[in-house]
Amino acid sequence: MVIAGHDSMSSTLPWAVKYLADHQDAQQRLRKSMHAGYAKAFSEGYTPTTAEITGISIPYADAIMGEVLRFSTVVSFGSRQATRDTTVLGRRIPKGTVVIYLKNGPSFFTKGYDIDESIRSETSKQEENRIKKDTGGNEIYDPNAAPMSTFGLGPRDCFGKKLAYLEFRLLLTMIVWNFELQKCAGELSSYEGWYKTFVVPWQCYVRPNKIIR
Ligand code: HEM
Repeated sequence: MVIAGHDSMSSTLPWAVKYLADHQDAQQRLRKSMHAGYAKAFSEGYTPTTAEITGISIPYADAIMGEVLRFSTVVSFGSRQATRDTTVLGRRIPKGTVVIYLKNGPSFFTKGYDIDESIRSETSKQEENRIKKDTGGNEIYDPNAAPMSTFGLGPRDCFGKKLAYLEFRLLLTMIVWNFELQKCAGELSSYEGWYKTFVVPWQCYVRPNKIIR
């Protein structure tokens, strides 16, 4: 439980910091949407409280968290053992077979492989787009609208998913609210992963600029 809860988020945050430093437009848009969402904290010049951060959802922050979790792939594969004879995409899977699947590449990062749609099961049919409109016409981010398996799937998926999102939301807000993350030099910005229990970036240098209010 400690490893699952600690290593996972401490491996995700370095990726978040890297992506934000390398995508200044996204970082600025995220900070702006936080300023608008936590308007009282912004106008009075303090860091939003835990109650304020957890009290509302900021769609762009949800999207950033979802996309960091999808792209960083801190858990790079999943596995399941067939409890009965079955068929997946037309392939026979005998009872007892261990099936391992990757959480990156086609379907997750790029368009899925072309397959005969008639052999696809109903539950595996998904849309391409995670951005949707709510009833008021506002854009919202639905991480599960398209393939996403960062927290696993089904009844044995991650027990701590909600806690992970809570930690991520708090830490991301505090970092982006208080620091501008500047791009690092190319030779310090590798996206090579270090495969430990979870995948962490081989290089994670930061150039933070404290935001003075
Ligand atoms: C970024 C954060 C996290 C990621 C990416 C992550 C990912 C995962 C994945 C991929 C699984 C396997 C699920 C499956 O096979 O379908 C899992 C299981 C699990 N996770 Fe997490 N996790 C995270 C945070 C946490 C936290 C914060 C806790 C607890 C405090 C936690 C506790 C667990 C437990 C207990 C299981 C086993 C569930 C079971 O076997 O029924 N995880 N997690």
